[in-house]
Amino acid sequence: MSDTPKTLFEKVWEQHIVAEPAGEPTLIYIDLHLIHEVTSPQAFEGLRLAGRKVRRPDRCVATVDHNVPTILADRFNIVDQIAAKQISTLRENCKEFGVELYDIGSREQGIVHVIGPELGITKPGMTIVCGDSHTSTHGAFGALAFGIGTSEVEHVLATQTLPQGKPKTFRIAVEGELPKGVTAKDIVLAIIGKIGTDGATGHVIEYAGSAIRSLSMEGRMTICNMSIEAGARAGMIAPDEITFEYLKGRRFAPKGEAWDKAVQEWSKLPTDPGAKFDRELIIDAATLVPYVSWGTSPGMVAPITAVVPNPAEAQSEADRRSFERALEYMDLKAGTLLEEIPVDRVFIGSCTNSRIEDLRAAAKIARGHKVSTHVSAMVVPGSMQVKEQAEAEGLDLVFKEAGFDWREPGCSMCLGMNPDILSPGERCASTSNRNFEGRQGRGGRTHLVSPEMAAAAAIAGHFVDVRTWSGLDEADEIQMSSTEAVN
Ligand SMILES: CC(C)[C@H](C(=O)O)[C@@H](O)C(=O)O
Ligand code: SF4
Repeated sequence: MSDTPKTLFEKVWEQHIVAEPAGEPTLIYIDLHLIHEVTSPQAFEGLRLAGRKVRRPDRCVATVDHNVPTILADRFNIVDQIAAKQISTLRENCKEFGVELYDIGSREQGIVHVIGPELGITKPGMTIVCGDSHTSTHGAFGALAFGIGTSEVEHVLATQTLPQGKPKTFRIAVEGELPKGVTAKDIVLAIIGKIGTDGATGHVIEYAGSAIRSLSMEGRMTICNMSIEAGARAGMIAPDEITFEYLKGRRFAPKGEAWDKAVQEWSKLPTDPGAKFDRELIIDAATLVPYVSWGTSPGMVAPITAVVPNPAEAQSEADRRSFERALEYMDLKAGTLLEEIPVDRVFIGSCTNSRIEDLRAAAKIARGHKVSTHVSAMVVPGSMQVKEQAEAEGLDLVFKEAGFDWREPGCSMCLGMNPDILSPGERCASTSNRNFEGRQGRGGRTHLVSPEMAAAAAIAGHFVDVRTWSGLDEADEIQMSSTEAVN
């Protein structure tokens, strides 16, 4: 054993090397392969044509998320022919190749990046892949998790291995206490705003520092989820007591003696003191605020207290042009206060922010209020389990009473692959991770925010600063004075 201090990434990487052929990418072993309906049909077809089997069906888990309608009645009668075909193809493939599928109607169905962790399938130290860029979410557990393309999906299905160039390492430490009203989503939007959408290209980010340590697993997943939006190959956070506490007792987590042994192994994963990273960045948590994206890439963000930026002040000519184009698409004028931008739609959901804690945070804001008359708002739990839990806590009623739609789990309005889409020109406050042109429907305009900020925007009818928003107090006052009047 060598004494060289190692990073979390290096430890997981080294434990999974199968072969290191000279001059070629390293062949690594894959512990867990997550599968959904969009990126798997051709991969299974490739296997079929080659007469091959799935090498380790017990290391694959499939679900349907991207294409599923979120209105109950529509889920069993999917009108869109491409969606219906992708879902039925996944069913046939899972049956033929012996892969577990959490289908529509099952208690485990949900967004693939929500169900892996909540079922205890995702574990520290694992290598995890999925034909989906937001696989980085699972890195919150100290796993090396990244998205792959469809031909790679086929390779992993056939061999349970993957050739991979070794990425570089990038430590981002967020130190200090997070101010009130500032969430994990704001941390990651701030990071992407700072380093840009290609700021971490070729790197695996390790998020560290006291502000990260203090986050729940839900918050950590939100951050790792968006690593890809900074160009990173993956994002990781060292496992600790919070990780173990989250996993303990989950369906596929080890039990009894196996649990103790696993925790012992997982406890060896955190980066050793003195380990070297290729790059490092330190962020002072006290400087963070709630953010809103104003443009058409997740790097185009600004503090809620700011105005829409002026392209003339961009750093480069290329930036100026992309800012101008973004403002045109978003129908925004430089100098407009972000708080004055009205919204038509609000979407609380997606693999970034559809977990129980996200819904609790949004419900706290929504409780006792009404969605603005000109806004249509929806809450889409990330999984059946999140939905059940939220309903057990009465959150569904809070949302429904406030005028939000309460839906069935799926990717929903995160991307335009199912019936939940924006109409051209509609403006949406969204807790998802991408605000590209047309992402939520052709001509739709997306502003990325935290669940708290989204819920507050739904009620106010425009963006507001949740830290100072008087909505809650005012409403309480109104209620009091009307009670007095009755008496
Ligand atoms: C459809 C899928 C391939 C895609 C991805 O890889 O991320 C989707 O999940 C997304 O968020 O854009
Ligand atoms: S919720 Fe959105 S980002 Fe996540 S997997 Fe689905 S489409 Fe991709």
